[in-house]
Amino acid sequence: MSKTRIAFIGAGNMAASLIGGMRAQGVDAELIRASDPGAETRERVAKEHGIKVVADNAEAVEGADVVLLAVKPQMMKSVCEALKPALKPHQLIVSIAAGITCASMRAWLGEQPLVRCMPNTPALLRQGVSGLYATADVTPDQREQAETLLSAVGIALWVDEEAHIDAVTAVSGSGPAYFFLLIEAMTAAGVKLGLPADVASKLTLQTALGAALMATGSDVDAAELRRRVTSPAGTTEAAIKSFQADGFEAIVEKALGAAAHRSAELAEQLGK
Ligand SMILES: NC(=O)C1=CN([C@@H]2O[C@H](COP(=O)(O)OP(=O)(O)OC[C@H]3O[C@@H](n4cnc5c(N)ncnc54)[C@H](O)[C@@H]3O)[C@@H](O)[C@H]2O)C=CC1
Ligand SMILES: O=C(O)[C@@H]1CCC=N1
Repeated sequence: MSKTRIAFIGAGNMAASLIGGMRAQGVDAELIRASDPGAETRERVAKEHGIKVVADNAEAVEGADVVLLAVKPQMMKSVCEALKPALKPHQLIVSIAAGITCASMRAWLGEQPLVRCMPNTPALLRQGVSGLYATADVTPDQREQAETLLSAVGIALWVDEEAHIDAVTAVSGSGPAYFFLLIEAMTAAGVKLGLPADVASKLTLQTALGAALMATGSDVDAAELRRRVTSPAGTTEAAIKSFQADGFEAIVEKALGAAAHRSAELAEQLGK
């Protein structure tokens, strides 16, 4: 990885967080290049990370070992088709675009080795998690390059089937929003119980942080941690019983199913 040359196509939020993560890990600025049509974006990312950012995508990929596509899914077809003549067969393409399948990218780019990823927005704080899928022609070295790249902003996990990227999208890609929804709802409920809004908000946020740190740092699972909070006939038990009587697990299962279904549906629509 230390000598891998990487070109980012699109230098927006996700690309900038990946570039920042790589630079923080000591990757040489000379090894990273990016392209973006926005003059302000080019200037900002170049200044912040000390890398070269150009306007021309073909110029960015020249001499790169890995080309990371970080444009919006709706832009992928036109960007890929325009990039195709500039690519060399050995260049690994890594896509973070939601809902764009390897088959679609193959149709637009030709027979390049591909890694399709689904990161999430905590990548901005280097606390992300990504699911990665590789096509069969990706070499072990290229798998390592992709994994190292995504690991710069969090944890990277491989899946063996491309369809599992829809499940990854449902769990972790969209997942931060579910926790934000719970934070919103708990804060609102605290206010209904009489707390000032800022107090309800701080209590909720610190509880979310504390629970996440306990769950990630513990050698017992979430069910056991929950049991330890839940005194028999106590307050937590009253709340958990209420959640479960209203079908909490079924609500979560149905919501994640809707996200996975939408991910597959988007792939169908955007792949045309
Ligand atoms: N936001 C999220 O939660 C997640 C986003 N993603 C994916 O990451 C990708 C990037 O998303 P963001 O960084 O949030 O978007 P963004 O809008 O911040 O960045 C996209 C960048 O692409 C540039 N661009 C537009 N046309 C271009 C072209 N023809 N050539 C080169 N660059 C071009 C834009 O100027 C912009 O700076 C998307 O495909 C999205 O699906 C993946 C996982 C999670
Ligand atoms: O909501 C979406 O479609 C994208 C994919 C994962 C997070 N945001």
